Amino acid sequence: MVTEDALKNSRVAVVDFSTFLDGSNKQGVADTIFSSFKEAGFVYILNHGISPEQIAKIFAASKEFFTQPMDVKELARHPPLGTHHRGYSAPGREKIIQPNSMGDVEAPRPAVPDFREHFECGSEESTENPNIWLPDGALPRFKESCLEFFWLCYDVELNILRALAMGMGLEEEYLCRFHSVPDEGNMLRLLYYPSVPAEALRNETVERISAHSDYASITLLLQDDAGGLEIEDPHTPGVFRPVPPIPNALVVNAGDFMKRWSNDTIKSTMHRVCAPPGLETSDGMIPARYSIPFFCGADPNVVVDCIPGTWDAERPKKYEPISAGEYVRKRQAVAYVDH
Ligand SMILES: O=C(O)CCC(=O)C(=O)O
Ligand SMILES: [Fe+2]
Repeated sequence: MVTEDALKNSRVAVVDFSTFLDGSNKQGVADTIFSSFKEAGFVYILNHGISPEQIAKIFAASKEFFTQPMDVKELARHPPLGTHHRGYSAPGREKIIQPNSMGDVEAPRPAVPDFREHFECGSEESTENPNIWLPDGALPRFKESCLEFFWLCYDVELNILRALAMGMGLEEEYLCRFHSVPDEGNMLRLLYYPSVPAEALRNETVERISAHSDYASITLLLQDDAGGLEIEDPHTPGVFRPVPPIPNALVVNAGDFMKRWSNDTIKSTMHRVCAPPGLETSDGMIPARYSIPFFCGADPNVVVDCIPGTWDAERPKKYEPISAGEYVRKRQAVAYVDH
């Protein structure tokens, strides 16, 4: 349920993207996206170009996949190392690890497992991260649905990057030029959080996804109507506010690479999924949740320096040039727990 208060509290703007796409209010949309990224690191995008039918289709494919028996899903098992990030992961295999501002991991791995299953895939042309599918014959339409949705998301990504560039006072294609290799930079993730006892979430014996920031440029997220996504209040560290589901909307957030690239002008906000209040059923369970993030990374081998307009004599560059590949590989390598 979306309440006005929840939206106001999260300070996440809601943008009707159709007026960017039809050209009637391009600069207005661009300015709102950029200011929401500066303020909250998140923005809701309505009418982004992916139809409700296409959204229903990918959620149906995701449900069909996750309801398969474990031994079937394990036929597309994720490799032991996080650096080849494709295929199916059973509950507890991945634990999000939050590094410090320099990208280094200091804290020991937290003991609480994330109770979720996920499946990652990308372009069939990727050489660094080849896809891992179920064997031919098992769920024959699954691969096709994932790939079709991957490319729909890439189109939306480019349009949002155009708007963001305009909001930042850059030439419209500026950011797109650094996101021209979706074969390597992008990843589609299907996420399933099984129904879980509310008590287990409350006393933290399990988590759904612990607080983290994403690490690439931007993430486009579809969530079902279960709720539970929360983001950290930019003005009150440690306080998390709901980002409630809006039917068919994309929740778009900036990642750590974008924060760094924009010399900290754009926020990469901590977020998590926990037990949404009021959702506990009479048997003490929190219902299942499905969500679908699409992670958008910059071209891995291009070294980037702080974006023009985000630094000057008063706001010197805080970061050395870096390539997205180098940055993301470092983050992925530490996120995986092999069992
Ligand atoms: O399930 C969600 O809504 C959040 C997923 C997420 O934050 C992630 O996969 O990075
Ligand atoms: Fe995330």
